[in-house]
Amino acid sequence: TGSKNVGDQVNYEITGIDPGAGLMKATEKAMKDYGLKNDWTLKEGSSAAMTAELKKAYERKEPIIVTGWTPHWMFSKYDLKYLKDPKGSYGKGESIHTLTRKGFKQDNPGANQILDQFYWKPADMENVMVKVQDGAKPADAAADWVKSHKKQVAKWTKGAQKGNGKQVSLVYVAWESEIASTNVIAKVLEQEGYTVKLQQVEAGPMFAGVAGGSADAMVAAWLPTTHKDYYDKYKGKFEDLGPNLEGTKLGLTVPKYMNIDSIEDLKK
Ligand SMILES: C[SH](C)CC(=O)O
Repeated sequence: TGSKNVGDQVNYEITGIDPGAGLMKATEKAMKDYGLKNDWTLKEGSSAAMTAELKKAYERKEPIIVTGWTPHWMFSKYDLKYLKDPKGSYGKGESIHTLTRKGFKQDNPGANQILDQFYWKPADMENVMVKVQDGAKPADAAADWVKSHKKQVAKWTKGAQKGNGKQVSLVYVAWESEIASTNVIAKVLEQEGYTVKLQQVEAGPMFAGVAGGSADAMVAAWLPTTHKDYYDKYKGKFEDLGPNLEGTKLGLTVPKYMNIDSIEDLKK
């Protein structure tokens, strides 16, 4: 309904995800930068709740503004756009890094090498995410992807010693992107003979687990900006093996049927 302004159309609400996500911090910053704090609220919840609300609104062609990120299946399933961010509140494109606890390389060189060699593209991750969104169990979607990408997986396992049942514990947050990546690398480690324990936690405990050594690794560190606070807080207490995926993006995301194009358009 073009008559009402977009704020009235969505009750001045941005549908967010879990409060510990860096995306939520970046959105708080954007709301300050664009002078939205007095009128708008950022609704906390979870990634799954946000995508459920997006689905409901989209099917009804109703207005909705969500905190979005790439890679995500939502961009292949729905016709969405990022609102322009002329003030650069969301920073530039980033990478997702693999972090391990101190000493992991010495304790488990084979698994460390596989985690170090793990690298794939946004399209690969989205491929797994879409399968999960279409109803596949994450472990099954991961197994399918691994089975149909033998050459790529061989690069990850090249030169790494077999696991012989050795345990590897991975922590991750229930973001669709990290559910995909963590299950894929777990499947590859299992294929190489490692026993993998997956633990789903909130963002803070994920970093604390690796930094404290109660978890071996994560493939979910969005850097340099999104997880900067966590990274700085635990600096020196983990090993950063570098990116496992490059070319991510964060921002306010809306269905293309909405006639707004920039975060500036949210101002009253
Ligand atoms: C939601 S993105 C996958 C990560 C983050 O914002 O912390």
